[in-house]
Amino acid sequence: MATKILKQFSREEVAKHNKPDDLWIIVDAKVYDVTRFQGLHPGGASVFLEEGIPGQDATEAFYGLHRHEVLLRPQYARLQIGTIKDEKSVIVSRVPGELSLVPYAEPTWLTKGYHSPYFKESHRALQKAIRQFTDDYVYPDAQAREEDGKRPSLDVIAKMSELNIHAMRMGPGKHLKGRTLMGGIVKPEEFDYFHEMIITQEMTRHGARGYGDGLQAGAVIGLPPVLNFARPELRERVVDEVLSGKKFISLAISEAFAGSDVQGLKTTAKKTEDGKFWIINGTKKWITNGVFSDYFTVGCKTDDGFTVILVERGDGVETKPIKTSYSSTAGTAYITFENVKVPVENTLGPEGGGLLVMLSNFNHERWVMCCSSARSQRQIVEECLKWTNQRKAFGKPLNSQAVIRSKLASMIARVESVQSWLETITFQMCNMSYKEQAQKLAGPIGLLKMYATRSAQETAQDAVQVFGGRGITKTGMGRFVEHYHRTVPFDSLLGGAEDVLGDLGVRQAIRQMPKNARL
Ligand code: HEM
Repeated sequence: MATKILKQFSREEVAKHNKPDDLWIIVDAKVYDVTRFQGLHPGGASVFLEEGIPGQDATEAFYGLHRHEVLLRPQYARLQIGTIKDEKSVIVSRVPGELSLVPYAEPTWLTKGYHSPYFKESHRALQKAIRQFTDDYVYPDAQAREEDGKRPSLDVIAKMSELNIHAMRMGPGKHLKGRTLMGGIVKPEEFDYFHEMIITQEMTRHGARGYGDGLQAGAVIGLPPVLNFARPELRERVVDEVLSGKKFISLAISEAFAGSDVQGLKTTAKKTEDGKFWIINGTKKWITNGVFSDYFTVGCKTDDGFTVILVERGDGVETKPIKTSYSSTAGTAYITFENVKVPVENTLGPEGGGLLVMLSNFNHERWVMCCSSARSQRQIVEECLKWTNQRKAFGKPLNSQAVIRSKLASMIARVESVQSWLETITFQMCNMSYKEQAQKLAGPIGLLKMYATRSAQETAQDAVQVFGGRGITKTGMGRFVEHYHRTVPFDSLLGGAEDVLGDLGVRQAIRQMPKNARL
C-alpha cells in the first residue's frame, strides 16, 4: 500500500478550514480533516464546532477526552492530512518493549538512576525479553480475548512453550534442567524466584485480569502437585504435555459446599474391590481453566482422610462455564464427577495425606498472586498519574487539586510498600530450602497477600474517584480503571481470603512467641 504523503501547513492556513463543510483541527502538531468524519464521531458532530475547535489547536480538548491510542487506530489515523510547519509532535506512544518514564510506573529497580541489591544482569536481560514478548504477543491477544471471551489463543500458548515460559512459571527446580530458557538468556541453574517474579509481573501488564487467569493459571496452581508428588511415569507424561502447551490442567479443590475449609469437602473417592481404581463422585466450583482443561488435580474425601488425585477428562467428567465478574477467557468452571474411574497410580502424594500436598502448594500460589497484585496496582497508579496530568477541571490540571494529590500519594505509598515487602520475601525464598520456606514464610506470605490485595482494593476505589464516571465505563479513557475495579476482588479471594490469610500470619507469629517475653 502506498504511504500517504503528508503536507505541511501553517497554523493560519489550517484556521481557514473552520466551517462544517470544510473542517480541520490540529492535535499535537498534526492536522486532521474531520469534515466527513464529524457525522460519524462517537462524541457527536457538535463538539467540533465549539469555540476554539474548528481550524484550531484541539490538543488539550482531545486529550481530556480520549486515550492516545484512538489516533493510532487505522480508521482515525487516516484522517490526518498533514503536519504543522516547523513544529514537532511531542506526544508519543510507549515503544513496545520499552520502560515507561512516568514516575512510579516501573518498580524502583527498573527506574533509571536507582539501585537494588537483588537484581543481576540475567534478571535485567530476562525482563527486557519478556516485556517485548508481552507487548508484541500477549497484550494484543489479551485485549481481543477479553473482548470476545474466548480462551487465550493457542499460538500464544505455543510461543510461550517454545521459550519455556510455562516451565519458568513453575519456579526454580529440576523441571528446568536441560531446557533453553527464553532463548538462553537465563541458565536453568541460575533461575531463581526473582526471575519468576519478573515473568509474572511483566505478563500481568496486559491489564486483562480474566485473560491473565486464562493464560495457564490452572497450570501454575494445578501442576506443582503433579511435579512434586506424582509417580515418575505419570509425572513425566503430564508435566511434558502441560509445559509444552499441548494439554491443560486445573486445580480442583473448592466446592459449592466448602471453599477455604478443605476438611468440609464432599467429593469422594472410593476404591474398587480389587483396589486398582478410585471411583470419584462429587462437584467442584470456581475451577480456573476448568472449561478447557484436560487434567484436574482433585481434592477428594477418602476413607483415611483427604487425598489428592489426578483425574483425566473422560467418561463421567463434565465441565460447565460459570459467569463471574471477569471474562469467560479464564474458563472458570463448575465440574461434576460421576462415577469417574481413575487408576490408583494417579494418587498424588500419600493416601490420606492430601493436606500436606495442598499446603505445600499454597505458599507459591499466594506469592505469585502478590507478584501480580503489586504490578497491576502499579499500572493503575500510572493511569491515574497520566489522567490527572492531562485532564483539566476548573481551568487547571486535576493534579493541581490537593485532594487528588493526596489520593495519588496514598496509591504510590501502597504500591511501593507492597513491592518492597515482596522483594524482601522473595530474597528469603531464594535463600531457603522448600521445607524452610514452608516453615518460615507461610505466615509472612499470608500477611503480604492480605496487605497487597487490601491495598489493591483501596487503590481501585481511589482510582474510580479520580476518573469519575469514566472509572465505571468499559470503553474510552477509564477502561483499565473500570476493569481493575471490577476484577480486583479476584486477587483478594483466590488462594485464600484476606482475613483467613491475615489470621494465618498472626497465628504463626503467636506460635513463635518466646515463652519468657513480657512487657
Ligand atoms: C481526530 C480527532 C478525533 C477522533 C478520531 C475522535 C474519536 C473519538 C472516539 C473513537 C470516541 C469514542 C470514545 C473513545 O474511544 O475514546 C470519541 C468520543 C468523544 N469525543 Fe472524539 N475524536 C476526535 C476529536 C474530538 C474533539 C476535538 C473533541 C472535542 C472538542 C471530541 C470530543 C469527544 C467527546 C465529548 C467524546 C465522548 C467522550 C466520552 O464519552 O467520555 N473529539 N471520539
